[in-house]
Amino acid sequence: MRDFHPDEGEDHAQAAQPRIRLSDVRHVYGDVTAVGPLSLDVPDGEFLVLVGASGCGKSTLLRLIAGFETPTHGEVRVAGAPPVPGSTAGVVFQQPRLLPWRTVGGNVDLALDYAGVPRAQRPQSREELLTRVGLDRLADRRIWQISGGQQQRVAIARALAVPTSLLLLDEPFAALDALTRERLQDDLRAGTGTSGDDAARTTVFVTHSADEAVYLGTRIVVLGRQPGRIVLDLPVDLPRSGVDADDLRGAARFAALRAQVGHAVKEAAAT
Ligand SMILES: Nc1ncnc2c1ncn2[C@@H]1O[C@H](COP(=O)(O)OP(=O)(O)OP(=O)(O)O)[C@@H](O)[C@H]1O
Repeated sequence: MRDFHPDEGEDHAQAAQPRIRLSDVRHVYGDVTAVGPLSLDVPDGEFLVLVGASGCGKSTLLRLIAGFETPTHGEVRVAGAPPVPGSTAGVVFQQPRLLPWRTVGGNVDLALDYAGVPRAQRPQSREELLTRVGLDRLADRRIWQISGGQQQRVAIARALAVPTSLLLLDEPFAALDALTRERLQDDLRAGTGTSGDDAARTTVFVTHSADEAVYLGTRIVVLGRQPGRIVLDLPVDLPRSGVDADDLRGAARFAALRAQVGHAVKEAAAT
């Protein structure tokens, strides 16, 4: 079995203006400081994975980047501007937030409508999105007639409908069985951080799993215990294309990175 070494990794050059800039951000709920103070730049095209123990502020950070929350202190900028909820980023939550009485296609249509895609263009956009997540044959099914994994794919299609190159995913695969999770991870990895239309897509992905973080990320940030602060900022020097998934997961370098992330999470949780 071949292994992978740091010098085989892609060169993720820093763009002049980062897609996301967090400057001295702190967020407080009542008397709970959930995040920060924390500063972080995320360049275009990066697949950033946020890892950390429960309650360390990962979801809050994602909500700040999406514009669903305004920081108590400091500044959040996406492409140089304050984030606008609903249009700055496509967002996928832990539980898919779909309309169960609508069809799969109808749920995607709603996102396209919200994203301002003209009515005449929607059928084609809907088909393209559903084909991307492998659900084109289920467009007419109601949400309650499809599996949890398929529902999560609809949520991803909806997020991809937002005409932005920023995708925020909050533990999207946590509730899925291992097989479905691996399939969706493969889809996501293949569609980001590589080449073609998605080359510039920036992704922020929240997970508890060190394994998932190493498999998906081009960079991993481990957050310490509340209030969330960065305890490890790790570039992932694994190849993004042309490699068999099993070979990648079985590589010594993969295991070393996974151990490093797992150790940082445990240590942060214990202090
Ligand atoms: N709306 C809220 N009101 C008050 N406190 C909140 C609110 N949302 C989150 N918190 C608190 O802020 C802290 C960070 O929460 P957050 O959900 O961001 O953490 P997390 O790392 O995403 O957790 P998990 O991994 O369990 O999903 C926690 O102490 C949480 O209880």
